[in-house]
Amino acid sequence: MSAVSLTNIVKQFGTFTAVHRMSLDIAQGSFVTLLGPSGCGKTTTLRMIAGLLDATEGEIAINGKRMNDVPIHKRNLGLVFQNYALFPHKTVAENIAFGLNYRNVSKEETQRKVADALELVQLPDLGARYPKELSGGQQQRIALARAIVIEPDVLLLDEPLSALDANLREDMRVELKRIQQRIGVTTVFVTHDQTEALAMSDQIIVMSKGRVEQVGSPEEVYNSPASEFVAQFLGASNILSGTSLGIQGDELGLQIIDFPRLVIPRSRAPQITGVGPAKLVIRAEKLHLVPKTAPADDRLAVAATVENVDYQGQSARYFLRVGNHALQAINMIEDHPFETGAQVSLRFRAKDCSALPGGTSHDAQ
Ligand SMILES: Nc1ncnc2c1ncn2[C@@H]1O[C@H](COP(=O)(O)OP(=O)(O)OP(=O)(O)O)[C@@H](O)[C@H]1O
Repeated sequence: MSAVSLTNIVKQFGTFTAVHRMSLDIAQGSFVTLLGPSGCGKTTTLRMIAGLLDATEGEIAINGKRMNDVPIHKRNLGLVFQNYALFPHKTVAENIAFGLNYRNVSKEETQRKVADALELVQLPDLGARYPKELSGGQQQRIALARAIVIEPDVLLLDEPLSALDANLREDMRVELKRIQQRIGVTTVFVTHDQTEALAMSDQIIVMSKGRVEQVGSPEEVYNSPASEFVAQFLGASNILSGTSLGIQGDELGLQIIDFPRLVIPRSRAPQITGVGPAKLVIRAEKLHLVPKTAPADDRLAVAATVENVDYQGQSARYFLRVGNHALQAINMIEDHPFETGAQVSLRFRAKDCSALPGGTSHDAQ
């Protein structure tokens, strides 16, 4: 049975549709991320699961039970939002105990559970402090302790790390994942940060304009994007128009003008069924620049001109031209970066390419 199941969920605000017929099954114990740009409907979806917003249409079930008409406090959920919202006049221990006080838990049991929760978030000695005496990261850990102490069926997290500075955010990412794995709670996490989503999730639900674009593991959405939107949103991708030459066994032939003929794994182009217009997708970090005179190796090669270079510390983003195609490559700078105007050989592997059915050209000309 799914921990959370959404069936044909629609959310309208007046005439505006924020979520369009969304269906989704979230497995027990998994860490699932709703990922997408601002305004795509992530928070609205999470708030419908929480019971903070009513769905206009469709069904929401938790552990197989219909929840549409069940109020938030009867859904047994743990919630953590961006702004920790701890009660300022209660101590840390009282904050964590808050949800237990409504559940007929004895005083001794409450004390024990609060101590366990503080241990779990690695702040065992802070029970007597007040929220204002804690750092942002500590406050967010306490908010997490408060959410999990009630042993929720589902933990709902809305951008819980985004108010933290970059270093702390990375530490908290690891910490949050550790805690989730330790207690095995089904978790739905909302973020617009693709790195966060890729690092933490078992499954990523990529959303755009109130619709699901793709559901898959981090590896699937990153390596085999189901749409141009997903390819672009999850890191810089080159998308080149060309032609599918058809499928043979486990392989798909692709012809892109000015490129050698490509044969890519069929699994990287699940939506292509035969001969016709197609688009090649390859990530900027999978294109490697070598000097024009470098000997051939086991990679594919195409001649390119460097049109511009954007230095980014240890790496550089190269703006390249191959015939009519404008491409981007992100490479580590070893000794000598390539300069604007350089003629280079671009090396890449067919296994790093994926393909989408294609109509119009999206090359940045
Ligand atoms: N109460 C509301 N009334 C009207 N429109 C709303 C309301 N809440 C959200 N919306 C609209 O619904 C759309 C989805 O909003 P939502 O907050 O779910 O986006 P999001 O993906 O979580 O974005 P963000 O990352 O910026 O929080 C947006 O266009 C937003 O303006």
